[in-house]
Amino acid sequence: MRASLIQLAVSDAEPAAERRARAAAMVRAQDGADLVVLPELWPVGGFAYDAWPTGAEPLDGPTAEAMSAAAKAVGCWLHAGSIVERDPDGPIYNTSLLFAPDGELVRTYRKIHRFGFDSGEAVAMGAGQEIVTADAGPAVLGLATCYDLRFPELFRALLDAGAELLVVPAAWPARRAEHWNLLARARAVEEQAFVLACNTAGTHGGVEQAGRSIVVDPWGRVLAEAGPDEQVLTVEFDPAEVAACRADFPVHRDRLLGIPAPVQR
Ligand SMILES: O=C(O)CCC(=O)C(=O)O
Repeated sequence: MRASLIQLAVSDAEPAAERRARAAAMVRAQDGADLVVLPELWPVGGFAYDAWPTGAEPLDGPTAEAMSAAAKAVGCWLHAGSIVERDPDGPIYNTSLLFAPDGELVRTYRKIHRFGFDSGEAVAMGAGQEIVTADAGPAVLGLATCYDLRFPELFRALLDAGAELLVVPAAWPARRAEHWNLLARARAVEEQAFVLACNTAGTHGGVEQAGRSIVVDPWGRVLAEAGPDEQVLTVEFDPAEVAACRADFPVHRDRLLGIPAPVQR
């Protein structure tokens, strides 16, 4: 399986329509890829809060339209990162879009853990409520977004739902780049799954992005890692290694599903 992670540079200076056209061209250039991944909130900027109200779009808006056509042109699965989703009946959401090779939008995932504590996404957006997986041919994908990476219980739920490739688009700041790398490897080891974590490059909303997109195998080995700037990270791997790793080192068999209550002292 060949995957390309498009570590797009996202700046406030570039209009969303131009970035959309640029991203679509980059996806279309990934001839031969089985899976292409874009980062979180790349049309507007994950920290460009002021751009969210005007940049919000429906699930059949301009980003979905451009990404559907690009997936179909390449004939690949496309995790198109996330958009600010405008739900006519509710709040805005940080919503990831997954397209099948025929261009059909087959899954959406609304980010469950909103980042910002008492500001930004945590107050401006609604929280997703659903665990999302997708059978994408050679592997089952599990969807998570950026800050979700800090919550192992979500990844354990994705494991229980059958996930083998954990796909994590992000807008992760440079300031916490070490956490990004460590957590991506930790989630791969814990779930004995591939982790494909695609970050943004550049600076938007005054926040410098880490880049350093990363692909980790089920043994925790880093298969590929990007630098801080815009680049496409391409990697080939065999999804069957997930089952092989789980059979060879069957840690999940020893899970204590009824964790004992803490002892009162
Ligand atoms: O958890 C972090 O350090 C960064 C999270 C983040 O930037 C996000 O979820 O948008």
